[in-house]
Amino acid sequence: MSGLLPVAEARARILAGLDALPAETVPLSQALGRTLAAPLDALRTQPPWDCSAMDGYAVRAADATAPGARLTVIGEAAAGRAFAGEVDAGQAARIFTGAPVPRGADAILLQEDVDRDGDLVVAREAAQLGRHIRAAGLDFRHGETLLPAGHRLGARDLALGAALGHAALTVTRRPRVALLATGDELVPPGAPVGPDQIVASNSFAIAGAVRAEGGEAIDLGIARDDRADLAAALERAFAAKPDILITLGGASVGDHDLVQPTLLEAGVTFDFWKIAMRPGKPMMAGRRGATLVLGLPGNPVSSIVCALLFLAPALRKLSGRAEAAPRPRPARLGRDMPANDHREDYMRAALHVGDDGVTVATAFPRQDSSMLRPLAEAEGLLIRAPNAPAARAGDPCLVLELAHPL
Ligand SMILES: Nc1nc2c(c(=O)[nH]1)N[C@H]1C(S)=C(S)[C@@H](COP(=O)(O)OP(=O)(O)OC[C@H]3O[C@@H](n4cnc5c(N)ncnc54)[C@H](O)[C@@H]3O)O[C@H]1N2
Ligand code: MOO
Repeated sequence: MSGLLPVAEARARILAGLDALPAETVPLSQALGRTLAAPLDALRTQPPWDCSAMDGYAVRAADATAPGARLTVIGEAAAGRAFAGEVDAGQAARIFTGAPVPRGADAILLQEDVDRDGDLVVAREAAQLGRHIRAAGLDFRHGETLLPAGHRLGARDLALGAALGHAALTVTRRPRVALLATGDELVPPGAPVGPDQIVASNSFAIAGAVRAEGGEAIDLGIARDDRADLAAALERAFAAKPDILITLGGASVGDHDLVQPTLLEAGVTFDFWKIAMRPGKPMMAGRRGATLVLGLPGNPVSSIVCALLFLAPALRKLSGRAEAAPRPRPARLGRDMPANDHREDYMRAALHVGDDGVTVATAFPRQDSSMLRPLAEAEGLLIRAPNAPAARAGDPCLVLELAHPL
C-alpha cells in the first residue's frame, strides 16, 4: 500500500472538524450567495385576497351563462385601489390585472370578450365560475416554510424573500479564508520579475474559489523560503482570525519546503499529510484553535484541484450548506485510458455531449500539474479511481464539471 490517504477519507476528516458558523442578519439586497441559517417562512399570504389575473369585468358567473348577457357597470377595481362595493345580480365591476375581486363577483370576463356601451357591457362569451381569478394564498400562505436552513440564496430567492415579507434574512456568517503564498521565486503580477523568478498565480484562483463559495478571502501576500519570514507571516495570518488558513507551496519534501515544520512550530496540530491523488498529493491538513489549516501544494493545478476537492466543501460545511462534497456525474470516456496507479487521478479533459445525450470526457494528452493553459482550456476533470484497470473509449467514467465561476 502507498500509505497515502484516500481522497474521500481526507475530505471526511476535514469536514468532521467543522461546524456551521454563527448566524447574522443581512439586508435582502446583500443576501445573494449567502446561506440561510434558519428556514425561510412566509410572513404574509400571497395573493392576500382573490385577485384578477386579467383586465376585464368582474361578474357573477350565473349572470352570464351565455353570450348576449347584459350587465350594468357599477364601479372600478384597479391594482392598489379596490372597489369597496359589492357586485350584485345583473351587475359588473370594471377590473384590472392585480386588483382585488369585489365582493359578490366570482368570474372575470375578458375585456376582449365583451362589448361596452356606456354603463352597459354585453358578453360575447359565457363567464365561467372562478375563471381568471387567482385565489388568496395561491402562491403561499402566512406561516408556510418555503426554503430550508442550509439553502444557498440565488437571485430568484431574493424576490421570494421580499414577497414573503422579509426586508432582511438570517444567514450564516461568511467564512474567512487567509491565503499565504510561499516561495523565493514568486513575485506578484505587475512587479518586476527577476531572472530566477516567476509570477505568483495560485492565490488568485483560490481567492476566486473562496468568493464563489460565499467566503471572504484575505490575501496575505508571499512569504520567503525562510523560517523567520514564514513564521512572521503565519502569525499575521492567524491574527486575522481566519476560519481557514491556506498556505500555498512548500508542502513537499525539498530542502526549501519549510511550511510543515514552521506550521508545527507555530502550534498547528496536523491531522494528515499526503493524499492518494494526482495532482495534489502533498496536501496537508491540521488545526490551530478554531482555524482549519490546509497546506496546498505549490503546483498551480495541484493547488486549484485541492481547492475544489477540499477547500470548497469545507466552505460549504462552514456556511451550513446541506450538501458539502462535490458531485461528480456519469460520462463516457472519449478515448482509451491506461491502467491507473494507486493515486486517484483528476485529469484535465474536454467535454462534449455524445449522440446518445451522454457527456463524453476526453482527457488531454498532457497532465502536468504546473500547466495552467490546459486547466483553463479544460471543461471538466475526468476522475480515474485508484488502481482502475485500462479502459476503452465509450466505457463509463465520472467527471467533475469546471463551469463558471471556476
Ligand atoms: N522528491 C519529491 N519531489 C516532489 C514530490 C515528491 O513526492 N517527492 N512531490 C511533487 C508534487 S506531487 C508536487 S505537487 C510538488 C509540490 O511541491 P510544493 O508544495 O513543495 O511546492 P513548491 O515546491 O513550493 O512549488 C512547486 C511549483 O509550483 C510553483 N508555485 C509555488 N507556489 C506558486 C504560486 N503561488 N503561484 C504559482 N506557482 C507557484 C513553484 O514555483 C514550483 O514550480 O512537489 C513535487 N516534488
Ligand atoms: O500532486 Mo503533484 O500535484 O502530482 O504535481
